[in-house]
Amino acid sequence: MPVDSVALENVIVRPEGIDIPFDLSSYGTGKHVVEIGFGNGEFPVYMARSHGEDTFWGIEVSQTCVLKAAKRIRNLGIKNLFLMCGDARFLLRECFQDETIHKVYMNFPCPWPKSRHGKRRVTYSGFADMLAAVLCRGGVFELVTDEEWYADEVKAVLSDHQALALYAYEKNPHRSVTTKYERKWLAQGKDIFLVQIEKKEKFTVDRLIKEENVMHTKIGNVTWTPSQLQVLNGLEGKAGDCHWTYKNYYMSSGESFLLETIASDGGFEQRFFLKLVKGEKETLIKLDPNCTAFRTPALKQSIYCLAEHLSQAKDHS
Ligand SMILES: C[S@@+](CC[C@H](N)C(=O)[O-])C[C@H]1O[C@@H](n2cnc3c(N)ncnc32)[C@H](O)[C@@H]1O
Repeated sequence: MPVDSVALENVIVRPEGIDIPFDLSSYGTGKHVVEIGFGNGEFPVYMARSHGEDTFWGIEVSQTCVLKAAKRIRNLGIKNLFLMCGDARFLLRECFQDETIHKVYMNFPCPWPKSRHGKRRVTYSGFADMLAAVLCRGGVFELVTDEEWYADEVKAVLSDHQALALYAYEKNPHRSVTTKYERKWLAQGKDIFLVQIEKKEKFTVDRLIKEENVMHTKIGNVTWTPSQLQVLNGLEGKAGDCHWTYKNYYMSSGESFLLETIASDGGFEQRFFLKLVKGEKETLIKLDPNCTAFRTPALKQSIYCLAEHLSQAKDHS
């Protein structure tokens, strides 16, 4: 994400800033609370100010929202609220260890009514497993929505999980803080539905990122021509849940070039540049250090696949 260096002292910028999963003991001794999709940030700001002893984490996929909220946090001098920019389906699972989060809030998420968007809903199985892992026992997931069918689906699906159980279900609950979307729906005379799900039993989930070592691979003394590189454009690869596509390449100084790559691990997609640096004896392929991509299996595969491809090109030249 672009770094507005003035505003972002509370934003966790990956990957240079910090190792994952987080060592939460460095972030306060109280409870850890997460909000997914905080929009303009007023909910976590209110919570952080009224519970100064606890630490709050906001995860939001929109960079604009993160930047605006970060400025608000700075202007108000809030020290116990941290923001992350990205897909919560990935960040909650990869950044937090099992049984470390006391509460996860989700205020007025998009219900994604179309069936082809099913994997974006909180009711798909991966989400329930992730919640069941990161919540502390007795910890609660709270979702508020203006769509009754959606509240019912969340209640049914999450409470069916082996480690989770229904804690509360309310129509038009009293809430000490309202959000932008809440006010919008209330102004339209809509009802509001609250679902709370409690973590009952230990549960764990597999993380994609096992270790975050620096990524590079070496290939022999390879030379290439722009026409050879053109072949890479649109080249795709697949291995299990990992999928990657090479896009445009950009020649930089000397014989080095950057290759734009899109890689997805299941539904988690990242766009980054692979850098090829030509040395005297060998060529190094690495993740461009300016990219804040996570070293996921798909990213690693895209590096190995490129190495293989270029080595073969060398053998046939
Ligand atoms: C309808 S808005 C609600 C905003 C705010 N919670 C409110 O009540 O005013 C949903 C928010 O969730 C964010 N969002 C959607 N999918 C997300 C995801 N996978 N991870 C993190 N944030 C997400 C959107 O960018 C958007 O800001």
